[in-house]
Amino acid sequence: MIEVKNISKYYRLFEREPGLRGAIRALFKRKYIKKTAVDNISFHIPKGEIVGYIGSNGAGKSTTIKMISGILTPDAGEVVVGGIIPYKNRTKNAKSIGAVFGQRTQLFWDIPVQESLQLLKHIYEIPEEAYQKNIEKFKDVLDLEPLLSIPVRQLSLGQKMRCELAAAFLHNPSVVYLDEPTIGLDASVKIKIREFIKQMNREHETTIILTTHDMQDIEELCNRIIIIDKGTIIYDGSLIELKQTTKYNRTVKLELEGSADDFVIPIALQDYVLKELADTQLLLHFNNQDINGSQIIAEVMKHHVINDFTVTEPGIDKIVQEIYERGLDHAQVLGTVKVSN
Ligand SMILES: Nc1ncnc2c1ncn2[C@@H]1O[C@H](COP(=O)(O)OP(=O)(O)OP(=O)(O)O)[C@@H](O)[C@H]1O
Repeated sequence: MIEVKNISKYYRLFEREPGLRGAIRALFKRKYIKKTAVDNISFHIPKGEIVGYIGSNGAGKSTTIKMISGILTPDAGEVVVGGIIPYKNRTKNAKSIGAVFGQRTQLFWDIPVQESLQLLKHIYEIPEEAYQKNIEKFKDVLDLEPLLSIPVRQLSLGQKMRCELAAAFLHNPSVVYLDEPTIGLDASVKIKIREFIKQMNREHETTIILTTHDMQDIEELCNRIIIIDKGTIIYDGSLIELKQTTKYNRTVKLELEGSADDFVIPIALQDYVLKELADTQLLLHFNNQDINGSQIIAEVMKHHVINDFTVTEPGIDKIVQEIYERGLDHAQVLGTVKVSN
C-alpha cells in the first residue's frame, strides 16, 4: 500500500553571524547550511497495517510523513501510495487519505462541527448513505452527538481531537496519517480514541501510520514499529521482537539491609547482570534466556540480607527511551537494532 524507496529530504538553513555586524553582513551576503532531515530511508507498509513511526524530537518523523502524504516532495527517492505518487498527484491522493496533524485543524474554526463535516462531505463527494452511516458510528464510538452543534473554537482539546478523528475517517480513506492523536488528553479520552482507531482499522482495513511519543498508544495499536534517529531508520520490526532482542529484558529490584552503594556483583553473576543504583535500591538487569530471577536472588542472599525484592520487565517506553537517549551506536551494542534497508 505504501512504498517508500530511498527518500531523502534536505532543508536549507540560513546562517547568520551574531550581532549587528552579522545582521548587516547578512543583508549583502546570505550564507546557507544544508540540513539533512531524512536520509535515504525505505520501507513498505501493506494494506491494513498500523505502524508506529517513532523517534525523538527532530528525528525526521514529520518530514517523512509530509513526503508520504504529498505535502513535501523528496529531494531524492520516491514514494508510491496506493499506486499514486502523492506529491505529483495531490488531488487524487487527497481523496484517498485522511490525516490528523497535531495542532492543525481541518475543521472550520467558527462554525458548528456538523457544518464542517457537511462541507467535508461535499469536498470528498461522500454519498449521503455512507456519510450518515459514518456519522452514526462516530456518535456512538467517539461520543460525538453533544459536540456537533458547537463551533470548534469552543471545544476542549479532547473534544476537538474526537472531531478531528471523525473528519479524518469520514470518507473511509484507505490510508490515514495520525500525528500525536492523543497528546495532552486525559486517560478516558485516550482510551476512546484508541478504540476508535482500532475499530476503523478492523472494519475498513485502513492502513495507518501513527507518530506518537506515547508508548501506550504504540503498545495498544501497533504490531510493527519503525524507529527513526537523525533521519535514518534504526529499527523496523515487531514490538515483541524489539523487547526480545534487548540484551537486558528483566530487572531484579533489591532492597538490601545496609547501603547498596557497596554492593559488589558476586563472581557467579558477573557475566550475566548489569548493576545500577537507583536511590536506595539496587537494580540488577539481566536476560531471562541466560539466568533467572530466583538464581540471582539466591546468589545475592549468600552475601547480603535482602529486605525486599521485585522482578520487572521493562516497558517499551524504557527500551525506546534507551534507544533515543543513547542513540544508534549504543542500541547496536545492546543488540536491539535491526536495520531494514
Ligand atoms: N521547515 C524546516 N526548515 C528547516 N529545518 C527544518 C524544517 N522542518 C524541520 N526541520 C529540521 O529537520 C529535522 C527533522 O525535523 P522533523 O520535524 O521532521 O522532526 P520530528 O521527528 O517530526 O520532530 P518532533 O517530534 O519534534 O515533531 C529537525 O532537525 C528540524 O529542525
